[in-house]
Amino acid sequence: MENNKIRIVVAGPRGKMGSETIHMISETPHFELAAAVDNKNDGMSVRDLEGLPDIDAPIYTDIEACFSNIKADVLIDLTHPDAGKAHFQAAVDYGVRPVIGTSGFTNDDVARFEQKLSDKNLGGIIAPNFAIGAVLVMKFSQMASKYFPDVEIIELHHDQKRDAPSGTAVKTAEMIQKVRESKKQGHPDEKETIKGARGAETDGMHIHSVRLPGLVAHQEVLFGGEGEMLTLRHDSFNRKSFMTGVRFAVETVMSLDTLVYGLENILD
Ligand SMILES: NC(=O)C1=CN([C@@H]2O[C@H](COP(=O)(O)OP(=O)(O)OC[C@H]3O[C@@H](n4cnc5c(N)ncnc54)[C@H](OP(=O)(O)O)[C@@H]3O)[C@@H](O)[C@H]2O)C=CC1
Ligand SMILES: O=C(O)C1=N[C@H](C(=O)O)C[C@H](O)C1
Repeated sequence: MENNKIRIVVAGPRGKMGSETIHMISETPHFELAAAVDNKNDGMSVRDLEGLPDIDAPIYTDIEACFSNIKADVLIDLTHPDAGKAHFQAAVDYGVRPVIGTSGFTNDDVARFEQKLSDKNLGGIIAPNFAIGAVLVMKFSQMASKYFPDVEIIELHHDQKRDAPSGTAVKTAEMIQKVRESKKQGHPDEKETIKGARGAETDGMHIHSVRLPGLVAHQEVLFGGEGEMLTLRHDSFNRKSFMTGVRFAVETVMSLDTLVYGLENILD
């Protein structure tokens, strides 16, 4: 940390989340954009990219070259899972704390990330969702599932999303699974006449993924009981909704020495 500013590298600067994050960094006095990692535009400056603030930070296509030349405290990755994995590894190699918002990792990936950080005593955060309301819905869902073990998750996103189900839906199901007895839901003899009609299934819970233009990021968790239904819903109407959580993750990762998977583990 130079001048008490947290020096940040953003991977995915042209993306919907990456560009919003760079705006957030430019508006946060104790943050500084050290560089960006893009899959094109090597040698250009962030200020040359359309729609980004006037910050003279270099762009690298090779993350190793970035970390060899630039002093950084934190990497924020908002790309795709394959790139995210490579970026995570490079960050750990160079002692840079990763804050990963990218979704689409498997449980094995997360376990490997955890091991790598622990080997280096380095802090890192993987946040399936940075929106505080979405994190609360996950926590409330975990609470509700003790009383309503029959759950279906519906996640709705913009049609440019590549992974399904969403990282948030997967994490929601995992949190519910921790407190609820395994349960195969629906009729034991139910049969799909069109494949996929009942959505994805994890531990007996069903997850349905909707993709439509106009949407941003939304999730409903439906709990059914005798004669009643409880619905928990969260809507992100824009990408600013994630920025409080991104800022909080960057601040918090500076004092961690292990992996935190999910902001619910560090929010008061
Ligand atoms: N945790 C959270 O709260 C949130 C997480 N997300 C997740 O964040 C990720 C990004 O989402 P979003 O911004 O909507 O997606 P976008 O597709 O808008 O942005 C991804 C960007 O990453 C770039 N990219 C791809 N490969 C590389 C690479 N190797 N190095 C550098 N940049 C690369 C893409 O470039 P190109 O277009 O040329 O391929 C693109 O500009 C997704 O995994 C999404 O699920 C999204 C919202 C919130
Ligand atoms: O791709 C997105 O947009 C989002 N991805 C994350 C996910 O997969 O859960 C977080 C949020 O839902 C937006």
